[in-house]
Amino acid sequence: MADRGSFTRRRPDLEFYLHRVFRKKSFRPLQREVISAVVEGHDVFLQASTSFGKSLCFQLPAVINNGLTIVICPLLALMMDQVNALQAIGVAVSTINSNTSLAERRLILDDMLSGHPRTRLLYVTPELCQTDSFRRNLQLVHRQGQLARVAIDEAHCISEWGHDFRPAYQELGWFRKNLLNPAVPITALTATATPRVRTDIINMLGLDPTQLKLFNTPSARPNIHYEVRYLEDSGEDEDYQVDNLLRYLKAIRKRREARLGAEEAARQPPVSGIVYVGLRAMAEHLASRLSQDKTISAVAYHAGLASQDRTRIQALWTAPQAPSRHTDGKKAPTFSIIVATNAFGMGIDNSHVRFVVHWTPPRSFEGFVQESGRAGRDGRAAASLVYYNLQERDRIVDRMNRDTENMRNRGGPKPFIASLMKNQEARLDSFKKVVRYCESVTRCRHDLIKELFGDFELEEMGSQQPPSSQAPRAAGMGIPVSTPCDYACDFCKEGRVALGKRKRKMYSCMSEYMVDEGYV
Ligand SMILES: Nc1ncnc2c1ncn2[C@@H]1O[C@H](COP(=O)(O)OP(=O)(O)OP(=O)(O)O)[C@@H](O)[C@H]1O
Repeated sequence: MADRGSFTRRRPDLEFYLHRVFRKKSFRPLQREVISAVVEGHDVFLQASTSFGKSLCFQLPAVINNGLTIVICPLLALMMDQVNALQAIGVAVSTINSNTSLAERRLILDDMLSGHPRTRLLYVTPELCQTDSFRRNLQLVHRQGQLARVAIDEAHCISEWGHDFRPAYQELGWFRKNLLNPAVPITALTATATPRVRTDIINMLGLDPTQLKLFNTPSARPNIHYEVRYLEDSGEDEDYQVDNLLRYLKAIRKRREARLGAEEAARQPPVSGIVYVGLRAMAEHLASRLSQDKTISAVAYHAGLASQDRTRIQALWTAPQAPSRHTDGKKAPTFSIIVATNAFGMGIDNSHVRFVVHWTPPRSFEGFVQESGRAGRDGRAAASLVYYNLQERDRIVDRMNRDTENMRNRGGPKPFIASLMKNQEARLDSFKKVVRYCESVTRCRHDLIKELFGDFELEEMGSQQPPSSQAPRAAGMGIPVSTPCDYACDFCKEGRVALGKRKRKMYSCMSEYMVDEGYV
């Protein structure tokens, strides 16, 4: 696989392209190794934490090598973000998706089949890759020696055990079976694959595990402080939870003032955060409740909004940070918050998000890691907070069991129902991990996230990691002896006893705090 003739003749100066084309100062740890393997023409599997910079690992090789790189992407918004960013730096990039006009499509295909395509990256949907006409075109480009590689973004979508299963991804095995002599190298990328999902990705794409170059970074993000807050089963109402969140924000504001001084802190742009809720109506309701506080500007985001409203909200929120004062001289709020359903997640790349709150337990563990991973994408300290109670846990499990029952009773072809059931089982499995994560008071949460994603297994499979990410191990036992999260989770900060106590007696503990803080 590694000898790709015209694609690999010279050893390129990766830094040159990084600076000149992508305008970045240096590679992040492991990026250079992954990019070298891709440029050399290997099949590559990269499981790297949210915000690692996975896209660069196929974009930079696409700019270096001759020929076309096909990028498969599951979401239009994600695709457009990357296409716009590449166009802005002058990279020849195109996309064929549901919004592409016939005329544009014709131009793109003409270039693609010209024998020397100008386009370096072509972003497409997995559904397009299922069509005979697109497959014929790809075979032609390959015969012309112009198909450099296929990059499969969000590769976990291939597996029924994955949280974002997309049936069309399962057909992507076509590439390895049909683009041969030489085989076109494949790069598969994801932030959230469990061991089962990883096995599916490798098998379904037809990758040879003995030849494949594996890379991973720890699934938990070292710059995120992970915390769970336990709510009393029945006694605590929404007022209590809103008060609790306001106190959390107040603590953030105080820390900022202590660090910068009150005057400088007041000049800073608002602190950005996301609060994830389960339902659209709740997003609207909570956004309006939070906005009643004069320090907060909150806006709802969910799939029920018109698409132009969603685009506008996202653009406003991700724009370079607003000044701390409005033009009329009035002080801008301290916090700018999006209250969102899970319609706001994968691929959202606002580097300034400082906190992500889950108002109720997340529905899937992979979803939780994706969503909390919207925080701290600039590498600076950020926080993830989950509100958890047993009532809500049981409600979610009940709903999932009901869904499973409905699916079982639903008519349709047997393989289709079997596939639905498998995916439903995967959902339950994933939620069980959320429960384990939230209910654990005896483990570092970073360590737990790594364990639940099977990071240690990846290491055993020979996956290359950034040097600093290997945990110290007990001699000869292969068991990690510590996870130095540097007090970046509630367990490591508070300790087993205090955390356990908080889990059992949160209501009374909080009442004391509330007295201290002058809330009651
Ligand atoms: N070497 C680098 N130096 C500085 N910024 C970088 C570097 N590599 C990538 N980035 C930036 O990091 C941000 C995140 O990159 P990207 O969107 O590729 O992340 P990702 O790994 O796909 O994350 P997610 O899975 O959460 O979407 C982008 O804004 C990108 O421009």
